[in-house]
This record gives sequence, structure tokens and C-alpha cells, in this order.
Amino acid sequence: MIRIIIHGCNGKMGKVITKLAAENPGFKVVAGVDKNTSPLDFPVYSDLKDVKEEADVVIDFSYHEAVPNLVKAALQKKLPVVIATTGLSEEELKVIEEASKEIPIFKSANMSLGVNILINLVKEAAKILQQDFDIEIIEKHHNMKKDAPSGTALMIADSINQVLNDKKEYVYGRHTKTEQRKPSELGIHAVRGGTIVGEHQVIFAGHDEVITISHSAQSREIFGYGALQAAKFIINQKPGLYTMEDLVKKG
Ligand SMILES: NC(=O)c1ccc[n+]([C@@H]2O[C@H](COP(=O)([O-])OP(=O)(O)OC[C@H]3O[C@@H](n4cnc5c(N)ncnc54)[C@H](O)[C@@H]3O)[C@@H](O)[C@H]2O)c1
Ligand SMILES: O=C(O)C1=N[C@H](C(=O)O)CCC1
Repeated sequence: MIRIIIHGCNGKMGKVITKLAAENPGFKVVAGVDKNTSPLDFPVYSDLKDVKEEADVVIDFSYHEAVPNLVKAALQKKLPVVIATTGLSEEELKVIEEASKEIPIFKSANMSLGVNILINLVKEAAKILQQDFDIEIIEKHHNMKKDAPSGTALMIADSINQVLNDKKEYVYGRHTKTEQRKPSELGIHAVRGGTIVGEHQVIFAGHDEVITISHSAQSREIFGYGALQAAKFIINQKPGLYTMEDLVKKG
């Protein structure tokens, strides 16, 4: 049985992980960490360093500013971590990278299998269409989301740039631009409203034709299920920084 600490246990995704783990005998939540220490069915702490329970892995769905402290405590406890939190700054990403030299860390802005398939399709399309098609990404999320654009939109943009040798310059929205679009641009646009779980559209716009590759998350459970699979994967890895690609490759 895999013993989990949920970082961000009182949040929307923390509660999804709690429910999925309770339904699956292969997992047990032994403790939670959250700045909101409202009681749950397991002990809740305000800092990972204070957790007394033995665990195999930490799953994090919290807030970007909380991540460096989490990673430092995980390093002290030599605990593998699954990081799903988005909106991470360059500095926060560096802390993760450094720590991954000593503990296994799995990080993905989107834990769903579907988005990771979308990324593969988008990379192929970008290679073929790079000369004649403009690429724009539109993401839509619920009105409680704090970061914009979504971590997934940035991950998709980075994967496009990876196959196009960093040719694309990101343009976030267009309200500051009063000039014609350049072919080198990659537009990224965020929409927030209601209870939208997560939508990503990658638009390849050519002359008189448009190809759209899209993913629509219809529940938060897809992210929770992916995070549990990531937890199962990361506890058996050597120190390093792992992504969904590594998990999918492993089968
Ligand atoms: N990678 C994915 O597949 C995926 C999927 C969904 C959400 N997310 C990301 O996960 C994060 C959380 O999403 P959510 O919808 O559960 O948000 P949420 O706001 O509902 O929950 C976040 C929780 O973290 C806690 N928190 C905030 N700051 C903290 C701190 N300093 N220390 C400890 N706990 C702290 C909050 O009290 C809250 O309970 C966001 O960054 C979101 O973008 C990623
Ligand atoms: O609900 C959120 O917040 C989500 N955030 C991720 C992102 O920023 O890409 C993934 C989808 C849900």
C-alpha cells in the first residue's frame, strides 16, 4: 500500500485525491498539509516538516509560493514528490530542479493522459504546418483559478517550441498589440468563468482553413487519477525530475 501525504489537502484537488485514495485499497492518505488546517479524516499540519506519520510520497496541489518550502521539507525527509501545482516562477522551478538531484520529483502541469496525447499530436502538427499556419492557444478554466495562462497552455507552447527550435515568441493576449501578427508569434489566451474544469484548444490557422486540436477535461478526477499513477511511478525512481512522458513511456 502506498502511503500518501497530500500537500494542499483542503483544496479542490486535495479533496479529489482523498476521495480517490479512499476508494482504492492500493493507497492510503496518512496526513495532509494545508495553510487551512480544518480537520479531515487524517491529521492536518500547516507545514510538511511537522508531519510525524511515515509516508512513501507527497502529492502537491497547492499554490506556487508554497512549493519551495514543501520541496525543502521533502528533501530533509528524503521523500519523493509529485508536483501538480502550476504558476511556478523561474526561481521556484530552480528550487525544484536543485532538489531533484537528491530526491525523485515528478512534475506535470496536467496529470491527465488526454492532454499528454494532445501534446504529441500538436508536436506532429506543428512540424508539418510550421511554414504556412499561425498557431494560437486558447485555454478556459473556472473562476477560482489564480494563475493565468494555465500551466498546461505553457506546457503545450513549450512543446511546440521544442520541435520548432525555439522559433516562436509567446504573445499573451493581444490588447497591447496594435500591429499585424508576425508569423513568429504564438498567441496564448486565457478565459475564466463558472465551473469550467479545463479546456485547451490549439488552433492552426492557415489560408482558408483551420485545424483545431482540443482537449476538454470533464471532471477533476482525471487529474487525481493521473497524480496517483504518478505517485506509484515516482516511489520507485532514482533522484531526478520526471514528467508524464516518462510515465507514459513506462506503460
Ligand atoms: N497538474 C494538474 O493536473 C492540475 C490539475 C488541477 C489543478 N492543478 C493546480 O493545482 C493547484 C491547486 O488547485 P486547486 O484547484 O486544488 O486549488 P485550491 O485553491 O482549491 O486548493 C489549494 C489548497 O492549497 C492550500 N494552500 C495555499 N497556500 C498554501 C501554503 N502556503 N501552504 C500550504 N497550503 C497552501 C489552500 O489553502 C488550498 O486548500 C493549482 O496550482 C492548480 O493550477 C493542477
Ligand atoms: O483547475 C486548475 O487550476 C487546473 N490547472 C491546471 C493548469 O493550470 O494547467 C490543469 C487543469 C486544471
